[in-house]
Amino acid sequence: MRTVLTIAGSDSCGGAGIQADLKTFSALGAYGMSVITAITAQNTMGVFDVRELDVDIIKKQIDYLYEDIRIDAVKVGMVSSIEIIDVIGECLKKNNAVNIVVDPVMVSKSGYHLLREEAKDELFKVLFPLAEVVTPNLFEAELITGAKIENLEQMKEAAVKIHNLGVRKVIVKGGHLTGDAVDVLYDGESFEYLTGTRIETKNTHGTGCTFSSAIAALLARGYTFQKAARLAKEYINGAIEHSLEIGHGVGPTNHFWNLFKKDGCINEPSE
Ligand SMILES: Nc1ncnc2c1ncn2[C@@H]1O[C@H](COP(=O)(O)OP(=O)(O)O)[C@@H](O)[C@H]1O
Ligand SMILES: Cc1ncc(COP(=O)(O)OP(=O)(O)O)c(N)n1
Repeated sequence: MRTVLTIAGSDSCGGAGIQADLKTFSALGAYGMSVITAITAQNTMGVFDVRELDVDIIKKQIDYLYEDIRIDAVKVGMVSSIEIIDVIGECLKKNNAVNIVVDPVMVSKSGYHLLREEAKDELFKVLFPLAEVVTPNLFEAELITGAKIENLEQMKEAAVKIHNLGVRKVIVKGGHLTGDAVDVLYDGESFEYLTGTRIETKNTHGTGCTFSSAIAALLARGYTFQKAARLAKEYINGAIEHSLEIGHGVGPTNHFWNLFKKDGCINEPSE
């Protein structure tokens, strides 16, 4: 069985963060493990409070997993502070972690800051160079590059700038543009558009977490990067199309709408 680790924050309503990641791993036939960085008090209407975990327990969670288990891919989500970023960086390097997907979670859809302002540069400096891919949404790509993004051309320019920070591959997600939901993938040589029809729904809680953890699960299962990205895009599309009307706000993506069987392999656990 291929294994995937998520290092991220807990979302009490289960739509984003660690909970979304673990559901995605299961639905894609990989064995999921988690290292919790912070606990959020959150529901479909917003994030209301956060407690960061202390770095010592974060370090122990990571190190004891690597001491015992082969880990085929890692997804990194909410990392909150400079100290947490540094300890994650140290542990991933020390343990020779592979297939690292960094989702640079900064602000929730409801506007709550999940990354401290002063920790932004540390995230770029410490975790970006370790990543196989970084997956910013439009707002995050704007914060990273300092440039406004309003169309595909500007998404491509942002992808190049982010690649130039020392990132191997970049996917700038277009979920927050109007029109079709097109993401721009750049690997340092060429661009690829990951295309999806925009689904008219308010229930998009956890889309970014679901997408990045799908890429990690598929990398763990041995897909090439390009194939993993394309299949992850199909997966998130289905998960949004069948998203759930739970709660009074922005409902979550649905991982079990129809066990995803693309290529006849997904959801059949790998050897
Ligand atoms: N309404 C939608 N219809 C189809 N795809 C969407 C929609 N909203 C987001 N996506 C896709 O979901 C993935 C996550 O993107 P996005 O929502 O922008 O991330 P985040 O949750 O980090 O803001 C991307 O592949 C994006 O294109
Ligand atoms: C604990 C936690 N981590 C990440 C997020 C952000 O999730 P994301 O999928 O990027 O988008 P929204 O859920 O904010 O729509 C979160 N909310 N909580």
